[in-house]
Amino acid sequence: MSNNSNEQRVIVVGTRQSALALTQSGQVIDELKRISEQQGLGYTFEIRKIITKGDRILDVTLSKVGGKGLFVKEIEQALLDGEIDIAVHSMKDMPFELHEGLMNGATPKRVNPLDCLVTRNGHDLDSLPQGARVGTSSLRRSSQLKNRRPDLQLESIRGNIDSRMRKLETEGFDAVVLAAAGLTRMGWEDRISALIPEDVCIPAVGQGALGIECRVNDSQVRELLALLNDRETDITVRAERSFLGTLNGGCQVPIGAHATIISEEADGPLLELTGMVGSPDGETLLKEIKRGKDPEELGKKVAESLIASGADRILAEIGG
Ligand SMILES: NCc1[nH]cc(CCC(=O)O)c1CC(=O)O
Repeated sequence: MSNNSNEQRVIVVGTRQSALALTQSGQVIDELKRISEQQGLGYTFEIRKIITKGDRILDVTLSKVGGKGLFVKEIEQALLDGEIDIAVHSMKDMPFELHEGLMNGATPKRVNPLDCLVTRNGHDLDSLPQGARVGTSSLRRSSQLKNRRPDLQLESIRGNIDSRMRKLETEGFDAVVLAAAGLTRMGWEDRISALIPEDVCIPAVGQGALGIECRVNDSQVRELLALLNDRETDITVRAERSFLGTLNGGCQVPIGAHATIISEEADGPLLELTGMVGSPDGETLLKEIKRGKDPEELGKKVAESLIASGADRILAEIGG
């Protein structure tokens, strides 16, 4: 698992085998190599692909086979077994509670958190034709898009980003909704027809950010990862995740949140958090914006305020 001498240590990075997961892991390895050289640590890195149960049953609705936990369980087991030392996750797919003995070792700098439209004819949300067919399987996205454009036909679409973009052509969608971050990381920004502004669609908790899981007792890796942590991303994502945790929201509920640092004060940064809970039909969108210093407390306060306005009833109806 770890060698006595830094010079010899090979750090093994486990990844799922989707194009996005491989790209993200490769980009994190490049950064870690740069840091390791800069600091004279002499680590080398190796990538190991792990095929999870979630990847093997892509044809079944995720909620029917046990949700996103499926993707994570086997990766966490490989970490616990010492088969891999690091696992790179999209923050929005990272479970709320990690396995005992594991931790998030770093939250690197977030890229664009917004959702975007990939369309066949270069439309934005307002210029899409009446009744256009839009592919997304996220209740958060469909709820907010229906609220803005009740005429749109929102249809379920699954698969990796590459296959969703292919379905734009092969299944006759007018548009598909994707996270801008995934396309940016893949180098496919030119496929983005339009970003969906935050006043229309609040992103998923942690969207655009990564989390890097490691073992609590692996101090070498923890020290290395700490150098990749971005304080602003870390603190804003913590507020968003506290919001989600207070609402007890899984991945299949229309919940969104986005926090930013609005000013640096003598006693630390001041955060602003927007939280959203919507009904699946898009008729009700509850939103709340609050400011605060403590990220966990702020997330909890925004969630409690939405619960007081009826978010708990919406979530109970969905049956989360
Ligand atoms: N749900 C799948 C998923 N998980 C992470 C990303 C990429 C965006 C990110 O890192 O936040 C995507 C694709 C998407 O939502 O379009």
